Amino acid sequence: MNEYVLGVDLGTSAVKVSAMNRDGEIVAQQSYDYPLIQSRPGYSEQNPEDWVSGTTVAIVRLILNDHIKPAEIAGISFSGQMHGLVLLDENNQVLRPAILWNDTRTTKQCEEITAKLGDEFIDITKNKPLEGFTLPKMLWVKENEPSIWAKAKTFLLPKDYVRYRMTGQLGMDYSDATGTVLLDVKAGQWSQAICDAFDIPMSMCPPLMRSIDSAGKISDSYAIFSGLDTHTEVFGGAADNAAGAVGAGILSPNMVLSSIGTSGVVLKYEEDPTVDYHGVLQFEDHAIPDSYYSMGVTLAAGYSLNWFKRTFAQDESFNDMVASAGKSTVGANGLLYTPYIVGERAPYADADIRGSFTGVDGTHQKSDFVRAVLEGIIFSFRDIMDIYDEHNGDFDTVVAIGGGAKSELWLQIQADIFNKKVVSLTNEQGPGMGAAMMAAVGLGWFKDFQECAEKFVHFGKAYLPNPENAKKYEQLHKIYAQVYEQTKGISEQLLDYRRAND
Ligand SMILES: Nc1ncnc2c1ncn2[C@@H]1O[C@H](COP(=O)(O)OP(=O)(O)O)[C@@H](O)[C@H]1O
Ligand SMILES: O=C(CO)[C@@H](O)[C@H](O)COP(=O)(O)O
Repeated sequence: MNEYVLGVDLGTSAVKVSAMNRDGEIVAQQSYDYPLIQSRPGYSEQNPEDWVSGTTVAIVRLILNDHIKPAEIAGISFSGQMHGLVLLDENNQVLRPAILWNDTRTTKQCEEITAKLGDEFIDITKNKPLEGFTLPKMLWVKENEPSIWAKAKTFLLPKDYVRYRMTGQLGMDYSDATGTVLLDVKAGQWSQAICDAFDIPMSMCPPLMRSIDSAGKISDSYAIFSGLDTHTEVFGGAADNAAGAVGAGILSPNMVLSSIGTSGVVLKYEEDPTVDYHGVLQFEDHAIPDSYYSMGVTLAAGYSLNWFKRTFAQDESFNDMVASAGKSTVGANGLLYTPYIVGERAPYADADIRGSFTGVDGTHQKSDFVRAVLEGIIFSFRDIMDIYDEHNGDFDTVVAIGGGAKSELWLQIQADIFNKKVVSLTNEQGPGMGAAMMAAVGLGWFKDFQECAEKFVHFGKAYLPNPENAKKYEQLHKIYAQVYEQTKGISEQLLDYRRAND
């Protein structure tokens, strides 16, 4: 009998479910899109029911269209978009749409957290309170929707809600729990001090589990709903970036991950939990037991490109639009783009900054604009690489994943801007692969992630930096790095104008 694991990658734009065999081969894959609700500037929400139905449709299609037999699915695990707040009442019913990682309405609550706990907050959580994280979202609901808050009995993150609907068991894994900024990272427990400071009952925090721990089996009701079998074991899973790192084989400190999804992430495996990035980078528990990772997040990476296409290139295919950047030059003929179009997280934690094109010239063509967008996103990644260099982060290889890694041109731009070797994966499945690997390790198919990676992770083509281009990009990055400070005040004034005229 064949045996499979399912990796559920619960992203921001879609859920992708991959079925993998014991040899780490993807035997089938299905995905389902769901909408983002953006009712006001800075707001970003999703309906948790859309995640459940999307995941279920993808699983049903694996069973019906791809003929994966339910009895052959040994385990399921998850990669989840991080930080999104799902509030449940006493009957575990969803109380309001989930407030997502890219929702930036909580600047006031972040300031309150800093004013109350200052550096103690960073000591406990290893992170600064930033708009995207879960605790500020909870405080926002408490302040702005008191009747909903009064009914809230539990909070979960996106993939935890889907797991709950599959098993009937509430839980959250450590890697995602770090991203709530309610976890005492050293103690590996929910922080009593933070809950007390903000009057959050500890009972709202779900039981903690490891990514490779079993949450139970598929419940009778979900088996009827989805066609799955009740013998299938459901594992904790991880935050999408932890899962992406596992799926990309980032299992040692000499490799760095570069991920272009809706957001962009530069991530490093960390052995030393005392390394101090002063909260400029996020510091999280890894999916690999007893290890950590740090990362810097560009809020609008792939999102920048989607925005550009939607606004200026609707009639072109994605591939054609991205390929057109090849008609431009290194440095887009002197055009610079900063990707701060929904605010930024790292290295500038600033919800009010906005993006810019600088150097627009009468001779510029659309291809220059596309190139500038591709380059601007990678310049923002380079900002994070420079922080690692400052902390002697000795790494020689960058593994590129996410939808952005589909473009060879963009992979070469990454190699040239980072001035490092960039490697792609033969089957670009970063987070979904990591999720499946968690089920495979949880089931005991492999003794650890290292052994599993030998079977599941395959590096593809390597992109080496072109020295001439790297030199030009070095110069351009220095110019790019000035744009944030120069446009900060202007962005604030324009946002005030928008708010006043909304
Ligand atoms: N052919 C392509 N070339 C380069 N980038 C692409 C291509 N297709 C999609 N993308 C980028 O990949 C992003 C989606 O990546 P994905 O990893 O699927 O995101 P998420 O998990 O956030 O939904 C899109 O925002 C888009 O900008
Ligand atoms: O907020 C973060 C990480 O802190 C994001 O990385 C989200 O986890 C969403 O990821 P994608 O949908 O872009 O993969």
